[in-house]
Amino acid sequence: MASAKAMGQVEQDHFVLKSGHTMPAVGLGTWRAGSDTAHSVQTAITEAGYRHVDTAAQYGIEKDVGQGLKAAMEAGINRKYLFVTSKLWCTNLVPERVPPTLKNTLKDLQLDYLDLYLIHWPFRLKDGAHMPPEAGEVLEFDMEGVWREMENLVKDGLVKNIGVCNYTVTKLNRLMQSANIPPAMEMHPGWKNDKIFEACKKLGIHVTAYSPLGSSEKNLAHDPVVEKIANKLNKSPGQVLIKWAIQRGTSVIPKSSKDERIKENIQVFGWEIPEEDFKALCSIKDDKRVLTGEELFVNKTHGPYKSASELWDHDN
Ligand SMILES: NC(=O)C1=CN([C@@H]2O[C@H](COP(=O)(O)OP(=O)(O)OC[C@H]3O[C@@H](n4cnc5c(N)ncnc54)[C@H](OP(=O)(O)O)[C@@H]3O)[C@@H](O)[C@H]2O)C=CC1
Ligand SMILES: O=C[C@H](O)[C@@H](O)[C@@H](O)[C@H](O)C(=O)O
Repeated sequence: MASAKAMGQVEQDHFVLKSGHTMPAVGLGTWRAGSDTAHSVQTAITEAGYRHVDTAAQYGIEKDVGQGLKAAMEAGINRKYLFVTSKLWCTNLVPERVPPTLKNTLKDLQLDYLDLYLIHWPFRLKDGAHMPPEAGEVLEFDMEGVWREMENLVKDGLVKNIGVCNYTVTKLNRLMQSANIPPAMEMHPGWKNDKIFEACKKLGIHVTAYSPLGSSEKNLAHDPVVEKIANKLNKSPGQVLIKWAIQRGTSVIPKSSKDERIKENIQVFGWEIPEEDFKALCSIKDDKRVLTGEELFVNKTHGPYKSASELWDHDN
């Protein structure tokens, strides 16, 4: 009998979700992963030991992610050791669209279930809307109706866990009236989201930190505080940022299209960031990542906003 490690398990932290399922601490992000996506997914799993992959229908690469997953499983990695997340895009935040949209995602990913399915942003958009949307492209969002359909996906065995991204405390409290949820939330030293993080901790909700390196627009790996701590610990700045997220109690989904970075980014176990350095990272100035530039972001009920992140903040 091959060892657990040989059969696909790797030594890394796991977080326990409210459902009792476990989520590997580090996942491979795939937003803007481009033409290398299938290779990156396969390499991450078969050569670097990743068992968690984060993607979304809106990234336009679920078929590529599916090819990478298929190749990894053909190489002997058992599906039960993989944790795959995808997301329901804003144009499909309509109850009757949830089942067919998820089925399309499963077809493109070549999977018969997802480990986690997330509402990508808490606002519904017209078909073909821009991001950030223009005036009149934001529609009413039947949050409870969509959530009921998401819960039916769990009952039908198509999804093991459901959650939300980019929710504010106000929206989270509204949704908590009718469900238990594990949200993914932007979390990096450059935008710590302390308010929503504390709210999730109180509610026992697991948080996944996305854009842990500050995303490509504001890559924190070059921040002087991060670089100083990395030099002191003899680790890369990327590893320090990823470790910070894990030590804070979140899972984390760094993206890279470079094999050596994919391998580097999961080498974050077996060491700790000392408390004084952890605190120094927590003190890095919050500087929100503005989504797709400062175009006017108009929401017909509250707008205008300068960006999606400002709408996100509106009713925090
Ligand atoms: N739920 C949501 O709304 C959101 C979810 N996400 C998810 O989170 C994932 C990660 O966030 P993302 O915004 O992609 O950005 P990250 O914070 O993961 O940063 C990715 C950028 O950092 C570079 N990079 C990767 N590794 C290193 C390293 N070790 N040192 C220095 N630079 C590095 C990458 O370049 P290169 O590729 O050249 O290595 C890329 O430019 C996404 O891919 C997506 O899956 C992201 C945003 C929103
Ligand atoms: O998941 C990543 C992000 O949420 C991304 O999907 C949105 O931010 C949108 O595509 C955008 O470009 O602003």
